[in-house]
Amino acid sequence: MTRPRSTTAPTEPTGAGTRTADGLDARLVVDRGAFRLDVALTAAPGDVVALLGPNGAGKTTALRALAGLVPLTDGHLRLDGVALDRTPPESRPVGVVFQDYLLFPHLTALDNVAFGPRCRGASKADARARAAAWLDRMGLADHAGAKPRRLSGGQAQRVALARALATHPRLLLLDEPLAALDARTRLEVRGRLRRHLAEFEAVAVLVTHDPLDAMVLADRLVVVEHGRVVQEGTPADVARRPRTDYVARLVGLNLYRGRADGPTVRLDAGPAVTTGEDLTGPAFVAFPPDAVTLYGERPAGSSARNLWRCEVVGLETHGDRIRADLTGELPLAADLTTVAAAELGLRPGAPVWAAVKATQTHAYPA
Ligand SMILES: Nc1ncnc2c1ncn2[C@@H]1O[C@H](COP(=O)(O)OP(=O)(O)OP(=O)(O)O)[C@@H](O)[C@H]1O
Repeated sequence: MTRPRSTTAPTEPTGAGTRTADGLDARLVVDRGAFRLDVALTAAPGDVVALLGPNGAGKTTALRALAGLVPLTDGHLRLDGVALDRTPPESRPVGVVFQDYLLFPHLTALDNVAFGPRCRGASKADARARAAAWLDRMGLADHAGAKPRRLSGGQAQRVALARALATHPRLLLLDEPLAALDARTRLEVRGRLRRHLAEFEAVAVLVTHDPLDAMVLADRLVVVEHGRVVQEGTPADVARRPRTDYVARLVGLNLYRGRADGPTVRLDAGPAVTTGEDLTGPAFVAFPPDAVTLYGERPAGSSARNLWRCEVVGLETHGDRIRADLTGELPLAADLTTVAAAELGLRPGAPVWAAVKATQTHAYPA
């Protein structure tokens, strides 16, 4: 992204309806039966925030609460300093791109896009002129007269995005924006969407369970699990320093929690791990699966301190690598080549020794 973005959260507003700061300032509390969402979200204009989390974490509920489609049980929702809680959804300066786009099948691409401005009071001619300009900007001028069934998935997505942007929203919401596309289209659409989001001057919030979409599209990740924010930060921060098992799996790291005393981290459940760092107190230790070396027998004369006796639980192919899932002294994932896996005779139940160099681990305060 070429444009610098603000990392400052909006300042605390002084009262409902008082204009105090630009951007989004929300605490979304929503009860849905036994499930409670309680998520705080702030973003400055120009920020693209991805809500990331496993199935049932509450991402869609959060997005629907931002759109005004589900009421808040508690909390607040302010956009550019104005309380939205009591503004009806159709009057909010909010644009939504739904997962399956929800284009009107009987309207042309142009009229689908014109629908947004029309609903906000623009004249028919003005709405259509604005829609034509947006379609042009999206590279869809040639498809203005096409009905949605004649559009490809990627084109339909751009029409939906144009429809949302044509109302000049101050908050753009995207629900799983790439989920409806096949893998090849996804790549192209992801790149395009990234460019459009980079040009967008207000706040954009997208929901996804795909870490790649989140990392490519967003400036900041907000990871939600069980209705709560468990971690947030830039994609690089989150990837480097995961704080939950879900995030660690997402970014492909082994993650443990323990207490550090210099380079040694004594794990809460398991052995000690020697790291290259010097910390004191509660700490996380992480290392990638390809930092693990497996041996069929205890390596003779090995001085490696991070050496654990394990057993293979499962094997999975990842491209030209094999991911071994191990249990034992330290449960971990290890990546090795197919050749190495064959030479070691890896199969579920096989005993192995797993070694990791201290310099390949990463420790950070918990
Ligand atoms: N209409 C509803 N009534 C009651 N509970 C609901 C309703 N919709 C969702 N829930 C519950 O709210 C919780 C959060 O669901 P939500 O769809 O927000 O999660 P999500 O993170 O978007 O998941 P997914 O990635 O599977 O879409 C779930 O436990 C779900 O069962």
